[in-house]
Amino acid sequence: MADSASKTSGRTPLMAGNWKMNLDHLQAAHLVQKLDWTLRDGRHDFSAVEVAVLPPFTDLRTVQTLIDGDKLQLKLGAQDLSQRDSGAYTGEISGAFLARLGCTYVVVGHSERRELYGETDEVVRDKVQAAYRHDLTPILCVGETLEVRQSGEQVPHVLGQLDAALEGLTPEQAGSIVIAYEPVWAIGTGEVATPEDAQEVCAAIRARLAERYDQQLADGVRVLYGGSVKAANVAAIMAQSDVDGALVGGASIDPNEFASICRYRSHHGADA
Ligand SMILES: O=C[C@H](O)COP(=O)(O)O
Repeated sequence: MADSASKTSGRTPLMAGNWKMNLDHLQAAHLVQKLDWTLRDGRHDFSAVEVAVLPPFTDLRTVQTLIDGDKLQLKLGAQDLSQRDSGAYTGEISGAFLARLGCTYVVVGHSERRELYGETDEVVRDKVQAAYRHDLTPILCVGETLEVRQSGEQVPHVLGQLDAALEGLTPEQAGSIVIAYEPVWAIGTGEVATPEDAQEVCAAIRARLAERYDQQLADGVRVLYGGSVKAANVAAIMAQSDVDGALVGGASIDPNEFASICRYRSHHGADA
C-alpha cells in the first residue's frame, strides 16, 4: 500500500487527537506521558508525522507544562475558540488565551459545534478569522450528514462550507489552514468512510483551493480525514493521495491506539 501523500506531496502528515469532553487535567497528564513514552519507544519520527493533542480547555495548562518541561514533541491545540477577542462574553475562551498557553492549533466548526450549538457558516468564518488574529492555525472541519450523502450531494455541500469559511482570508492565511473532512455519519459511529469516499471529497477540497487561489497553494494545504479512524483502518485512508492525516476522536483517548495510528507507516502492508 503506497503512502503516496507523504511521499510525493511534500505535505507533512498530521495526526490530531480530539479528546472532545473527555479526561480531566490529571487524566490528561497521564495520557500525554503515556503517549509520548509509547511513541518514543517506537522511535516515532515527529518530523515525518506530526502529532497533536486537542484536550478540553481545562487541561491545556497542564499539557503545556508537560510539553515544555519534558521537551515533548507533541503539538497542542484547543477544540474551539470565541470569535471575539475579549469582553463581556461569559463562558467564552479567547484565541489570545489559547496562544498564551502554547496552542498551535484550534479546531473550528466541528460538526458537534455546528449541530449541537448552532454554529452557522458565518460563525465558523468569524472563528477562523479569530484564530488567525492570534496566530493559531485553524483545523477547519467540514462534512456532510447522512441525508446529504444519500442524495449524492456531499461534494457541493462540503465546498459550500469551505467557501463560507475561507471568505475574507488572505492567500497567506488560506495557505496555512488545515482542513478536516469529517462526514457526520462516520463520527463516533464505527461507520468509517471508505478510502475512496475520503479521497473523493478531500480531492474536491484541494481542487477548490486551487480554483480560489492557485495550484501551488492548494498543494501545500493539509487535508485530514476524520470519522471512526482506528489503527486498523488508518493506513488504507492515508494511502489516498489527497489525505494528509486524521482528526481522531474516540481512538485518541487510548494512548496505545492513538500511538499506533500515528505509526501507520509501520503497519502491515503500508510503506515505511
Ligand atoms: O474530531 C474527531 C471526529 O469527530 C471523529 O470522531 P471519532 O474518531 O470518534 O469518530
